[in-house]
This record gives sequence, structure tokens and C-alpha cells, in this order.
Amino acid sequence: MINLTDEKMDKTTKKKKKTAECCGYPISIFFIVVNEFCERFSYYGMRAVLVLYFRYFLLWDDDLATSIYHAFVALCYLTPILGAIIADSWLGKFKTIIYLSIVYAIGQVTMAISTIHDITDANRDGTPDNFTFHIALSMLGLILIALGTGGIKPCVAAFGGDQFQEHQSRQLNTFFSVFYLCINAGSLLSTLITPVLRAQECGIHTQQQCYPLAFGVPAVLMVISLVVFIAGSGMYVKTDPEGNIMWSVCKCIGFAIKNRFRHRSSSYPKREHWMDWANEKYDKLLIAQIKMVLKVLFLYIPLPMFWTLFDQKGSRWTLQATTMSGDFGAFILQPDQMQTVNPILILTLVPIMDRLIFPLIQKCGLNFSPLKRMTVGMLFAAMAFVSAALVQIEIDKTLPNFPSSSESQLKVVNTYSTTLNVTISPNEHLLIESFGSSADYVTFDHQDITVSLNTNPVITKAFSLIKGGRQTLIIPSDPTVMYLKEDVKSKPREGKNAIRFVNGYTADLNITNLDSIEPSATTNYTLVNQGKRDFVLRHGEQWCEFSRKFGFGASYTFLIPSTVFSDDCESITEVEDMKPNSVHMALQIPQYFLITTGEVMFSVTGLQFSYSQAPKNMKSVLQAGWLCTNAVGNIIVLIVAELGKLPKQWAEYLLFASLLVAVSIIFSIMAYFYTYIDPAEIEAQVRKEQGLEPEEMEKETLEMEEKDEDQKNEQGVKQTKI
Ligand SMILES: CC(C)C[C@H](NC(=O)[C@@H](N)Cc1ccccc1)C(=O)O
Repeated sequence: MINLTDEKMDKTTKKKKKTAECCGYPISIFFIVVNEFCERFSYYGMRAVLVLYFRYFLLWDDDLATSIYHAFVALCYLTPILGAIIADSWLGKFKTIIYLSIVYAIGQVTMAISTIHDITDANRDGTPDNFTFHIALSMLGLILIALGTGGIKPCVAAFGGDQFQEHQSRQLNTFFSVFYLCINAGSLLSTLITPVLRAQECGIHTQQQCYPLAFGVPAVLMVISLVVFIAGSGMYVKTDPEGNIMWSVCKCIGFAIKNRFRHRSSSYPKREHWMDWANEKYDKLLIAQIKMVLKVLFLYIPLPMFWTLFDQKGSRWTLQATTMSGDFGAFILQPDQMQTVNPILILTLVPIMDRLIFPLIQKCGLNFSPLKRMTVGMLFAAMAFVSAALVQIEIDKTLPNFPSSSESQLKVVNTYSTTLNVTISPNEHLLIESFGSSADYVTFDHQDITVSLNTNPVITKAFSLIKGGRQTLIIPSDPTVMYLKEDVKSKPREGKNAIRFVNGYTADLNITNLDSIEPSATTNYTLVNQGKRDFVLRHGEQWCEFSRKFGFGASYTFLIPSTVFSDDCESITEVEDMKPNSVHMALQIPQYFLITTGEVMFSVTGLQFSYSQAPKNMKSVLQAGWLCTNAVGNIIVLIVAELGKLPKQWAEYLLFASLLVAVSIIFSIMAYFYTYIDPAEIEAQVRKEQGLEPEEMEKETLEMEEKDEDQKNEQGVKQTKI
């Protein structure tokens, strides 16, 4: 028998420290929930402005910006494994949270520094001169953030759970709900605040959008989160890691598989569980603990499907919102702000469920066990997608008839002085007033057309249309130079409006925020937000102001006549290329309500379940396993949504809903065969079977560790059963 050192003896005999309580709760959890609030503020605040930073500061295109964004989010949910291994095998949860929070805070500060354009703006033109510097710094920042946020995530929830004594199981469940409330309160505030900070102007040499402030505030919140966590230091129950547990787990599983394979002949008696094939070499307690973890991890296999649907709130549903109207009368909601409905609903639904619904169900004598709750949560998410499909069908009715990939569409705009009879070969005849347009787009299944105008003499010109495109034939004051201009063929992004001007004035014109336009020319599209917008038209000393109120997602061509200055811009006519969105964003509220109800049942319960079913020394590992289901869900969104696009969006929503229903049925069957366990009880029972008192058993665990260390030193010596 190896003698234990004093230090180790002390460690083995250490009991769970009794903590100061307030209303039945350990005071230490106050520091943990405040820490989580600040950390989530930091994370979601930074995330809220990240794509805009990529797009408008680093000047990446939409595809690159969204890909890097999704890769970052997926990384944030993969790193929990690393954090859990460090915590359970090496540093313990407390130290892991502190060290990785420092990494996280450094990452946030690096990110904030990378957004200061003045650092490399030597020529003071408002844009950075050295993009490589800003890209490198921001990528470094993001990697550190992903490492930090993901790494501490499984540890904080499990560390919070560790603060409770055995008699506080009711409070422990409430803790996970409060913890979830803090996540959502932090994320809600930051998603509202950081975009406002970004919209401010700041800078040393030139005033630009204030990204340093938008990223700086989350960095400060992360530092506060760390300080709050350290402040609670004296009050925490800190459980020490029990050696390199992950390594022991892997070796034990590997041995069981090898041993089973070696004894595959039917002459060997069967064993109750395949892990029992490790009995020859490994400790029964370790085997029992591995069995508990594997049972739960097996149950997790279908869970990523829930997240696959859940995570589409931020992508597909936001895109859906861009085709809807966000005018709520008293306020205007932008499409991406619709996502804040989720944390708002969490803040109301969690207390309602905890205080009202779940106790009511219990009073009715129904056993609404955690796994049943999770199954119902999945069904709610599936219903949310059915609701999204119904909304999509309503939207589709109002969408323009866009050309298919083999078709071409054409509209005609006439800025000639008289009404024109336009013939488009072979048999399209349009009568178009001066400063008017054809009623709608004409669809062609061929690209080569000939246009004839009934001018004197008749003007005829051949054109080749763009396959799958929408174009406008502009007939200027000199019809011989009529030309094609490409139009938008999908709803403008983020619910904005695409507008352009045709200059029918006899000289160059300057329009606010646009380049000067030559006579007869047409500007490219400019995106403008919803609401009233003013444009000043100028030529030399002459000017007039033109105002227009915009809705969401429309497209217009404004025709400027030669009389524009004499009638104070009154005669500018408007051609509606695409109607504004008419289906109201409020119709998305039912789907948000359903998915959030699903989230409360699924996610809050899953968090509690992962903690309660994990053996003491593998709590963080199971939390990480739980978070990994989210990472896999995110990856499925990336793959399936890109590869398996259905022609109709509503059909894709229904497909996802049906998949989740199928998965929830499989999960409910798996759950039926799952028996809830009390890991502490099982551990005690194994100890008893081994004829060990609890304390002796802990000593034995340490002996195992010592042996492990000795074995490392004496290479080649086989590990023996204790
Ligand atoms: C995987 C998690 C349990 C994620 C959890 N997220 C939430 O609680 C979301 N409801 C937060 C949110 C906030 C803003 C917009 C959408 C979602 C977490 O962050 O820990």
C-alpha cells in the first residue's frame, strides 16, 4: 500500500464545505449567476455586431462574413469539451473558470483593439490602410473568445450545481432556471445595447461607426464577470479534480472493447454490460461511473435535431422577417431585432413554467419527468416550424413572380416626351405614357428580343436579355439610345428598400449620397431604410428637395423630368419595381412563442438533467456533452440548409418539422427505457459492495491516481486492478 502524503490525506478527508445560506440558497451562487449574466452580455453583445464588422469594417462580402460568423459560433460550442477535460481532469472547475475567463477577456480586448481604424489609418481617409493587421488581430481575438466562452460554459453551470448540499435539491432545480434567466437577461440587454453603440460616431482623426465602443463594452463586461467570480472566491465549494479522469475513462473503455473482442467465442459467459469486460483490470467504481455517463451520452444522440431547428431562428427566420413589415405603429422593428423576442419570452416563460405550469401538472397527478419534458419541448419546436411554414405560405402569396433560371423578365420605362407604342417581338404590345412604365414585368422564355417604337421614323433595336434576370428597358428623351438596366430579382436584404433614379433632366444632377448622374442615365440601386427619407437634387445653383416615406422590402425607380426644378421636385414620378412587404412581422410571434416554450422545456431541463445524472467527477464532461449536441445541431444547419435546399421555403420548414417529430418519437422510446439514477447512491453502493467505507473509498481513488503516476514513472509496468 502506498503511503498518502499529508496533503493528499487532507484532500481525501475533505467533506463538502457547509456554505452560508440565504433563503435556503448558498450565497455563493449569487456570484455565479451575476458572473453568467455579465459573460452572456459580453458574448451576445459582441456577436450582435460581428457580421456588420466583417461586412462594413473589413469589407468582406456577405458570403465570407456569414461563413466566418457561423464557423465562430460552431467553435464556441465545440470548445466546451476542452474546458470540461481541463476542469475534471486537471485544474478543477474553479481554476479553469478563472484561467479561461482571463483568456476570454484578453480575446475581447484584442477584438475591441482590432476595430480601431485610426491605428492603421495613416492617410486619415476614415478607412484602415492595413487590413491584414485588423484581420489578423480580430481572428486572434475570436479564437481566444471561442476558447474562453466555450471552455468555461460547461464549468460554470456544473460549478453552480456543486454549491448545493444534498438537502437542497429543490433549490438546485430553481438554480438552473435562474441561471437560464440570467443568460437571457444578459443576452437581451446586450443585443439591444451594442447595435446602438455601434451606430454612434467616434474616432481620433475621422469620425466613423463606433465599433471600438460596441466591442469595448462587452470586453469591460467580461472583465467585470471575472472580478465578480473572483470576489466570491472565499464562499465557494470547490471540488478537486480526481486525476486525469478522462484518460482513465478512455483507457478503461478501450480495455473493455479489446477484452470483449478477445473473448468473442461463445464459450465465454456473457456479461451484463459490455463495460463489465473491463472488470479484470479496472476499478468497479470507475466502470459504474463510465456506465452512467455512456447511458446519458447515448440518450443525447437524437438531440442535435432540436438545435438544428432552434438555431434557424437566427438565420432562416430572420430572412423570413426581411420579407415582412415591421411597422408596429408605436415603434418599428427591424428584421434582425425580431430575435430579441426569444430572450424576452424566456424571461416570462421560465417563471410561469416553474411556478405555475409544472406544479399544476404535478397536482393533476401526472408524472412530467425531465425526459418527458424534453420530448414535449421537441414537439413544441416542431410546431413552431409548422407555424413558420404557414406564415411562409402567406408571404409567398404576396411575393413578386420572380423569373426561373431559364426565364427573363422585362419592364419598360418611358421618359420620352410622348406616349409610346412599344412592340417587343414577336407579339408583345405595350402602350406606355410619357414618364410612365409598363404595368408589370413581361416574362420571356427566350433571351433575344427586338424592340420597336412607334416614333417617326420607327426605331427598332435588338437586345439580349439576362437568363434568370429582371431588367428594365429605359427609353430616354432620345429614344435611339434606349438601353437595358438590370433590376433587383430578390427582396432587398434586411428589409431595406432598393431605389434608383433616371435622369430625364437636360444636364448632370447631384442627388444626396449618390454620384452625379448624366442626362438620360440611370443610377445603380441604393439601399434605404424604412421611414421618411429626404433627397436633395442639385444642378449648379438650382436645387429642390424630394421626400418619400418607405415601407419594408420594396424597390422603386424614380423618374426625374426636365421640369424638376421649376415645380420644386413635385413632378418626379415613381415606378414600383417591387411592392413593399405586406405580411406583418407580428405573425412570427406564434412561432417564436412555440420555439421558446420548447426551449424552456428542452434546454432548461436538459441542463438540470445533465448535472443530476453525472457522477461527481464527470459533471463538467456531461455538461460539455450536452453543449456538444448544440454544436452538432449548428453544423447540421450549415450542411443541410446549404446542400438540401428545397424549391419552396415552406416545404423546407415542414420537412424540418417532420424530421423533429420523427426524432422526438425515437427519443421518447429511448427515454422510456432510461432509468433515472442518483449517481451518489450508485457510487456509495459500489463502494459498499467493495467493502469500503466512503472515506476509505476516496483514499482508494487517490491510490489509483498515485499508481497511475507511479506507472508513468516506471514505464512498461502494467496497471493492476485495485
Ligand atoms: C445552448 C444554450 C443553452 C444556449 C443558451 N441560449 C439561450 O438561452 C438563448 N435563449 C439566448 C438567445 C439570446 C438572444 C437571441 C437568441 C437566443 C446560452 O446562450 O447559453
